[in-house]
Parts: sequence; structure tokens; C-alpha cells
Amino acid sequence: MRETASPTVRVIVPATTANLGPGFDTLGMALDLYNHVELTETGEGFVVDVEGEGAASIPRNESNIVLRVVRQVYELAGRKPAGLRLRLRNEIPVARGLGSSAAALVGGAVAANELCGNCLSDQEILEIVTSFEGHPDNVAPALFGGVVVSAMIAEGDRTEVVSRKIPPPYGMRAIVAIPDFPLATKRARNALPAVVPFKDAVFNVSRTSMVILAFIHNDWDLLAKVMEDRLHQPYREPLIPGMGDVFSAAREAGALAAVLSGAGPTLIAFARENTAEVAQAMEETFARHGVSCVTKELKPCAVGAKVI
Ligand SMILES: Nc1ncnc2c1ncn2[C@@H]1O[C@H](COP(=O)(O)OP(=O)(O)OP(=O)(O)O)[C@@H](O)[C@H]1O
Ligand SMILES: N[C@@H](CCO)C(=O)O
Repeated sequence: MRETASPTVRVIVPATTANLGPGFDTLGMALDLYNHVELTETGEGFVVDVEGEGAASIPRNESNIVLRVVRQVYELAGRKPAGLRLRLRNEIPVARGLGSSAAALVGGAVAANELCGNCLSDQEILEIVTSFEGHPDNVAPALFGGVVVSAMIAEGDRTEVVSRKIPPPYGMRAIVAIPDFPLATKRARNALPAVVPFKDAVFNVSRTSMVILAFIHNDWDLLAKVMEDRLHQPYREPLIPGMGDVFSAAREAGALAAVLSGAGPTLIAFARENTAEVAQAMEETFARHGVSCVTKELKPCAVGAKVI
């Protein structure tokens, strides 16, 4: 008798760069570097395979965050799988500020939802994965693509995640300089103060608003002027040797702006030309500070998580 194939779903999810300078925990952009998640319902057991980035460090047991989000989706769908096989193939470096965990979580949630008959909406998936991450600015662009503005709005005992997508900037390139050392998001968030000067808060409110307008109107002169931060980058700079000099070198080489990618340590520069010169300037400047890095030229990605 012909064996029926085990139901399998494959999902591809983009990397993301969060904050985009002043938009701490609010702005994020999807980039064309991907994690691949494959989920199969099996007769028994829960198996996790990992290849690519993080293969040596990502757990294969119940602590694996992707397995945890898959289980939560099945539970919400009222389904109890006899067994699951999870295959993770990662191109996004782990703990480097490019949204590796967000991409993996979104991939797992979308794959599980597909196998459960798509009973959860995108909004429900967004809020489930945000609850794992604690902030929406990687998750939302990983799910929806493009540039996404997000806010967490408390409503009684529930927190609604409100997200709105802007088309990615046309003709813009993102040069990322990825140091060879990891920086856990948790550690980078612990470096932040509980209170900031009122003038710094106002600085970021104005710059975040203007960054959004610059993207909406493709106003690159404006973007170059306003993509600055006072809420998180100054407090994280001691964790990334040479960060300020790398920003200056990127701009001198032709970048419109250069900021910390998410919680770092990756630094990201936005440019429309001279991308090779920008990448070289970032790499050489990091090297002068004793930091070895890999540079990649990436493009903003209009599409988020996709079942393939
Ligand atoms: N692709 C992945 N698959 C499974 N677990 C992952 C993956 N990427 C990261 N993790 C796990 O997510 C947890 C949080 O990682 P952390 O947020 O510090 O790094 P990250 O999400 O990879 O980095 P970043 O958000 O800066 O890109 C870590 O325990 C890590 O093992
Ligand atoms: N907004 C988050 C992004 C983490 O990728 C932070 O900066 O901690």
C-alpha cells in the first residue's frame, strides 16, 4: 500500500535590521538574507536539525525557541501532533543584530499555522512571536517585509501590537559589517539606562518621525540628516569597539547614514552608490580597533515570511 507522505511545510524568512537609528523597539527593515524553516508532522518524537549559522550553538532540545513557538501554535489551534521534525537552515548569523531569532520564530509560527490549516491570522502570529522576543521591531518586518513601524498598546490584560508597513526604499543598499563576536540582545538591552534626559527623548521623537517621512518620500537628503540616536547607541558603544569611527568612515566613503543594526554588534550603512568603498572603509576601521568583521551588501526586502 502506498505510504502517505508526512505533511511538510517550508518557510523562508528575511533577516531584519531593527531600530534604524532613533526608532528603538519601533522601526525595522527586512533584508535579503534568509533563514529557512521546514516542519514535518511525524508519527512520534520531536527532532530538531540545524545547519548553517548557529549550528554549533542552537539547542536541539525542548529549549529550542522555534520548537517552543511551534508547540504554542499547535496548542492555540487545538491540535496535538504525534511527532514533529523541525529542520532549520540558517543564513542569518546568530546574536549579530540581524534578527536571527525573529526570523526563526516567525518561520516556525508560519509553518505550524500552515500545517494547522491557517487558523491563526497574521496579527495573531505577530503577537505570539512578539511575546517571545519582547519587542516587535525585528518580528514585524520579518513577517511582513519592507520597512515596518510598530507600537505595543496595552489593552487590559492584553498587549496589542500595531504594525504598519512602508514600501522598502527604492535603489537603497544596506552594507552590513558583521563582527566575529556575538552580542546577546539581552546583554545589549541591559546596557541601557532606566531613565534618559528629556532632551534626548525629544531628540529621538523628532528623528524617528523624520526617518519615517524620509522613507515614505524617498528623501535621502533628509534621511542623511536625521538617522541619529541618543536613546541606545551611546550606551552600547562600549560593547562595540570602534563603533563611532566606523560610522564616520562609512559616511566619508559615501554612505548616507550608518547606525547600529538592532542590538548589534553589526553596524549597518545605507548608501545608493560607492557601496564597495563603504564596505572597505567599515572593515578597515573596525580592523584598526582590533575587530575582525565580514561585510555584506544587502538589499531591502519587500516580502516577509513566505511558504515555498
Ligand atoms: N535561527 C535560530 N534558531 C533557533 N534559535 C535561535 C536562532 N537564532 C537565535 N536563536 C536563539 O535566540 C535566542 C536569543 O538570541 P539573541 O536575540 O541574543 O540573538 P539573535 O536573535 O540571534 O540576534 P539578533 O536579534 O541580534 O539578530 C538565543 O538563545 C539563540 O540561541
Ligand atoms: N530594539 C531591539 C532590537 C534587537 O534586535 C534592541 O535594540 O534591543
